[in-house]
Amino acid sequence: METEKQEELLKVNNLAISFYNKSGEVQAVRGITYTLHKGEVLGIVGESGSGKSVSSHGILRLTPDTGKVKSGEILFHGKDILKMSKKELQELRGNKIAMIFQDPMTSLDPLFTVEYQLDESLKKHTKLDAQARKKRMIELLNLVGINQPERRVKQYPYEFSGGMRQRVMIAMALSCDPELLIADEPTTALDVTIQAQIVELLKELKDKLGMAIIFITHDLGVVSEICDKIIVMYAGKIVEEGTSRQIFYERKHPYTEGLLASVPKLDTDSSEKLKPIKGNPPDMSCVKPGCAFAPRCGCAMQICVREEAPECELNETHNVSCWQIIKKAMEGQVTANGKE
Ligand SMILES: Nc1ncnc2c1ncn2[C@@H]1O[C@H](COP(=O)(O)OP(=O)(O)OP(=O)(O)O)[C@@H](O)[C@H]1O
Repeated sequence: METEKQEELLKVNNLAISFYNKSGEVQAVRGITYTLHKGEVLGIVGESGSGKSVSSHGILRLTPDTGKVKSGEILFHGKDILKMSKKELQELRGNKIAMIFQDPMTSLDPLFTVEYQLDESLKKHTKLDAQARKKRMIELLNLVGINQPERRVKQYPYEFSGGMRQRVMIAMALSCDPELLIADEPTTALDVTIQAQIVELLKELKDKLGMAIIFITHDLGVVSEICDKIIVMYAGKIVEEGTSRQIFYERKHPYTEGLLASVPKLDTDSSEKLKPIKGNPPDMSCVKPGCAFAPRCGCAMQICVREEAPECELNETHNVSCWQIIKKAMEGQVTANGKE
C-alpha cells in the first residue's frame, strides 16, 4: 500500500493563471507547484479569492475564456494536460478525473430523474449495456449511502435533500471510476452534521476505491479528518504546505495560524472565541511587491513589504514562505533543511 501511494499521479508545476478584463490583469494564480500521489488526499485551503478554484479547474482546462494559463505544466501520469488534444482531454474529463461542486443543483438537471442522469453518465463513460447500467446505477447509489436505491433512482433532484443530492453527484462522478476526484467546496452549502457525513463518505470511498482526491475548502476544520496533506493558498500562491499533522500541530505561517483560529475546533470547548483574520485579501488586479499577507500580518517586518519570501523547506514534507520563519531558521530557533 505504501509503495502504491508513492506513485506520482499529478504534478502541478509553476502554474500561473490570469484573467484579463477592461481594467487589466487579475493574477488569480501566481506560480503554484505541488505533487499528488496515487490514492492521496490533498486539501487546498484559503479564504475566498485565494485561487483555489481557478487553480483546480485549470487541471481540467475549465478556465473561462477571459482567463489564460500564463505559465506552467499540469502533468497527469507525466503527460501535460495543457498540451493535450481535444480528444485526449475528453477522455481525461470524466474518465480519469471527475469533479464535484458546491451546489449539486447546478450540475443536476431538475427536469430529469436521477435514473436518466446517471444513465446518461454511464452511457458516456462506459461500454455497459442497458441492463448492466441499471445494475451499476443501483451499486453506485448503494456505494454513496442512498437507501432504497431502486425507488429513489426514479425520483427527481428536488425530491432529495441537499446532502442526498451531493451523494447523487458523487455517484455520478464515480460512474467512470476516476483516478482523481476534484471536490470543490463539496460541503459548504450543507449544515454541519451533513458536512461531516459527506466528508466521512469521501473518506470511505477513497479507502474502498483507492482514488486520489483534491478537496477544496475555505474551512480548515473540514479537511482535518480526510487529508493526507494540505496546501494553504493566499493571494494566488502557496504560503504553506505540509502533512495534515504538520498544518494542524506544527504550522508556521501566520496566515495558516489565522485560518485555524477563525474556524470552530471540534475537539475544544465550543465557547472558545473564534478570531477572524483582520482585514481583507488583496485586490489581485494590482498586486503589490512583498508578501501579500504583510498588511494583515501581526508579525510583519520591513522586508515583508519589500520582498516576497522564498520557499523555506523545513523538512521533506513541510514548506513555508515567510520571512519570520526564515529569520528564525537562521537564528537556529526553527529547524530547516537549509533550502530556500
Ligand atoms: N472569470 C473570472 N474573471 C475574472 N476574475 C476571476 C474570474 N474567476 C476568478 N477570478 C478571480 O480570481 C481570483 C481567484 O478566484 P478563485 O475562485 O480561484 O478563488 P477561491 O479561493 O476558489 O475562492 P472561493 O472560495 O470564493 O471560490 C479572485 O481574485 C477572483 O476574483
